[in-house]
Amino acid sequence: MADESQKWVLMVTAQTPTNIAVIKYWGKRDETLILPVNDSISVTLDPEHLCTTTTVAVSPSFDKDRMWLNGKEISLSGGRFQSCLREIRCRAGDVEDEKKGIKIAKKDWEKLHVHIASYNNFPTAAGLASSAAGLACLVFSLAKLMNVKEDHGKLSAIARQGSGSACRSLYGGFVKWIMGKDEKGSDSIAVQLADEKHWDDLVIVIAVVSSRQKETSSTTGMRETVETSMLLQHRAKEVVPKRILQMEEAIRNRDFASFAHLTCADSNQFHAVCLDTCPPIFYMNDTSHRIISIVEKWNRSEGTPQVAYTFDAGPNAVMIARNRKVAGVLLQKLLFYFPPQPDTDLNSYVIGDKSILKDAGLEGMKDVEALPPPPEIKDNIPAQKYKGDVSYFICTRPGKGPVLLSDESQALLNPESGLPK
Ligand SMILES: Nc1ncnc2c1ncn2[C@@H]1O[C@H](COP(=O)(O)OP(=O)(O)OP(=O)(O)O)[C@@H](O)[C@H]1O
Ligand SMILES: C[C@@](O)(CCOP(=O)(O)OP(=O)(O)O)CC(=O)O
Repeated sequence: MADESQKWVLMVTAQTPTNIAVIKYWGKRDETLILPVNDSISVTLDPEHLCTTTTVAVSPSFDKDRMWLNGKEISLSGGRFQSCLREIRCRAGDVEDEKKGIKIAKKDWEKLHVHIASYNNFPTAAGLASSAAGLACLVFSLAKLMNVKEDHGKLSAIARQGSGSACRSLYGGFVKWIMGKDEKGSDSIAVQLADEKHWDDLVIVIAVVSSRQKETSSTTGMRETVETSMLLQHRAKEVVPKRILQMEEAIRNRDFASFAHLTCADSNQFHAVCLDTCPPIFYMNDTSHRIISIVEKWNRSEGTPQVAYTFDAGPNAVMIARNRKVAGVLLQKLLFYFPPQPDTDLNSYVIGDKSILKDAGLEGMKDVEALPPPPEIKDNIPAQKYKGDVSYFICTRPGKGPVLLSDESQALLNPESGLPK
């Protein structure tokens, strides 16, 4: 290792996506190792719209491990951060940066400290899977910095110990987290079912219903469910194994009808299991329920599903449309029922891939105000509007897995001091 007096800093920056489960993970059989009671399947969301960027740095001048999340220093003393750091450190390899004249031997990593800075380009702890993108990015970037030679499957098993759903963010496209059988969790890993190009017609619209921090965290919620819900046992043993096979087939065949049926049914069963918990857990609110009704009514009127919906541990709706045209119609319906507060401009109310708005003829608030009521409302009662009940919408699509950012200007830490920029 370089002499202590040398003040070099070596850094790596990576970007990692979030993911949305279409067959949900809910319930652990081992709390520390984070081993689930069932397999789960997710779609990785395009990092262009939702992602975590993390810079990790090492220097002999750092006297302890430190982390900054969205610009604020946070403690790394939690068991989950410690598990990830320990598992990555013990697999570290020799590192050489010829240009900077830095040489780190495998054995030196035990004594060296790291600085970590991470930024989520979307709300943290608001039910948009920040922990999934965040912990996957932490593990991925540390593995690159420390020249860990493990494949993505092994890295997923480490990210899993940071947050269960994080293991699925190590891949793009469609991902399965295999629950595994091993008591130590070596076979509880994520695998890619298909990459993001396999089914690139799909468009994802997220209704951010509330970006306030939620009352019951996923970790606490699922612990209480495991302790008290009989329905969870039935779900894990009888329902999910069959659904996993059906979902894999639906993805393989790009069979949207089956994909949508399974996605909606599994989201609804997850929330039923939450209600079956003692005391019951409510993650969805009235707005979430309204969105379900809008999509269900529309799907029924078309005779075949156009849009799938799914809700994680919060009220935000994630809707998956079969193609761009359908996504445009979906946005028209959503904007009809949930127009923004006065003085909100459409550009900040619908973010992400705005080209869908344009294709649907929605260029400004005038177009939103002129939207007719959806035709599936058959009764004579005028359709009610719920102005302001949705904070904003995000339009996105299935996306790629983690990538390294080689451009130093994208780093979150200063290359000389190793402190946040
Ligand atoms: N970029 C990040 N890097 C490291 N850790 C992160 C990052 N973002 C979030 N986290 C961790 O995840 C926690 C938030 O997780 P939590 O499960 O409460 O919310 P969420 O992941 O946004 O929602 P959900 O899991 O229900 O979709 C944060 O308090 C922090 O510990
Ligand atoms: C509802 C979910 O989003 C639950 C995610 O739970 P977390 O992965 O956040 O929980 P921990 O493993 O305790 O960190 C469903 C899913 O993503 O599969």
